[in-house]
Amino acid sequence: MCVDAGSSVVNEYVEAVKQLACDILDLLGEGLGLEDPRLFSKLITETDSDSLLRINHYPPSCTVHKLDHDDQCKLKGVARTKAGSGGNPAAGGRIGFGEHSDPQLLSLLRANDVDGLQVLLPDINGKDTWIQVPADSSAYFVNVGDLLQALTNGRLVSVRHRVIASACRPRLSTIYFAAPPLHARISALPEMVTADSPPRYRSFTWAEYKTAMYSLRLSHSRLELFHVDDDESGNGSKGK
Ligand SMILES: O=C(O)CCC(=O)C(=O)O
Ligand SMILES: [Fe+2]
Repeated sequence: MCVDAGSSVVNEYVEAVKQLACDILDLLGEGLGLEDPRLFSKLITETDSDSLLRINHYPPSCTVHKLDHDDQCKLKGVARTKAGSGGNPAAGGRIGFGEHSDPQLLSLLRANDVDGLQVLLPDINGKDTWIQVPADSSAYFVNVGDLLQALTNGRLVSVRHRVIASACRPRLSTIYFAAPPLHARISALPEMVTADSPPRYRSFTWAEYKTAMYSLRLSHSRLELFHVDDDESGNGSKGK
């Protein structure tokens, strides 16, 4: 569901979370040693910024599978165990939101105290593994988006994540996706490009990225469409 800023409560929340996103982006800009540390936050404070607020509701598995209470709790036990050790949805969990990376600059997620969010990270052997993000209703989960990965030439990475809705209780989450205006041009910042680290992605506008994104499945690594091949000078267009 997308909220079109109808109520003043939503408006107030959006203003506050936008300010938080700006503060985080400014700290990142500073940490990366950008000439203009406020460059990222300026992108989302423009009047025509394409930021949005999304509210996700994941009904409990019992509602979907019509299980009685005992079955729900058995299912919860299985799902929790499996999620903690790699997460196999087929073993009792149910995909609530499929694997993807967030396309915008930065996402700020707040959820109730029901588990479900998982991130894909390499284990000590380098094998990609789904890791459960413990639910904490008093904390924000901050996610780098594809655009920040492109602007930083891969220094910051947009992590793949998904939601397994397997609990007895519903999960509710609110995510603020901080995005630039549609016409904003995204290309690696000069500070992020060196002889050892040439531009990884060709330049694109946020509008172009969104068009490419909607033509692909959610799980597609969309930034790869704009990846510059090793033998390209920087103007190539892989997969287009
Ligand atoms: O609902 C969640 O916990 C995460 C949802 C998500 O990843 C998204 O809306 O992009
Ligand atoms: Fe997401």
